[in-house]
Amino acid sequence: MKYIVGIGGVTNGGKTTLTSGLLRSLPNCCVVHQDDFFKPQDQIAVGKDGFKQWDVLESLDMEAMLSTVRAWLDNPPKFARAHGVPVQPGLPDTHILVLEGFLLYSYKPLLDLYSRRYFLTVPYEECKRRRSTRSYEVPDPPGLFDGHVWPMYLKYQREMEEGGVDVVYLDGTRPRAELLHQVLEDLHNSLLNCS
Ligand SMILES: Nc1ncnc2c1ncn2[C@@H]1O[C@H](COP(=O)(O)OP(=O)(O)O)[C@@H](O)[C@H]1O
Ligand SMILES: NC(=O)c1ccc[n+]([C@@H]2O[C@H](COP(=O)(O)O)[C@@H](O)[C@H]2O)c1
Repeated sequence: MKYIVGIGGVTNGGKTTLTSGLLRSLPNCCVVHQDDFFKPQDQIAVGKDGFKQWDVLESLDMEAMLSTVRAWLDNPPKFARAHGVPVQPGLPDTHILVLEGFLLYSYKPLLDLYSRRYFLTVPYEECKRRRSTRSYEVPDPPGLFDGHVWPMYLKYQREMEEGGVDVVYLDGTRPRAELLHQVLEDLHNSLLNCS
């Protein structure tokens, strides 16, 4: 069986942290990070607000991300070996791909491929605090969080909800180990025991 699991949600919600735990815990588990598909800086539009528009779907090469997912779907063991993931001989028929990113559920061609979609949230103040300690390849200019990042998060989340996308919400302020336990338990109940 092949399972694609989405770890989506707000910037600095703890997606990468949770994904690392899943990779350590699940058999034959590969990952694709949406952040790896940002377009080059000179292709990022500048908005009327003066900010580079990083937090919109158009800033990502989603066709390339979809191609990567298709390569996994075509041959998970080959994909795993190419990415240094050992294929466990006892579980040859279970393969899991974790997609991790802040705009996972806004790209229609991927939407139906998920077996389970998780969505991490943290309140505005905590998100802003975490973001202020983070250094991206392109550092945030002053005002980006309030002027662009948070408004775009709210917009895409609203669209996701209005579109009826089925997600399991996770409280990103809970301790890391508890979040990992919650997701592993949910995956076992919803997918891995029911195949
Ligand atoms: N459950 C948690 N509780 C508190 N802080 C967390 C938790 N998960 C992650 N963090 C911290 O929040 C920041 C962003 O985490 P990260 O996993 O990189 O988020 P994302 O991938 O969603 O941007 C990091 O400093 C990380 O250590
Ligand atoms: N990786 C990059 O090249 C890059 C550049 C500028 C901004 N970002 C930021 O990355 C964020 C998404 O990643 P996280 O969900 O890991 O925070 C976006 O909010 C975006 O503003 C990333």
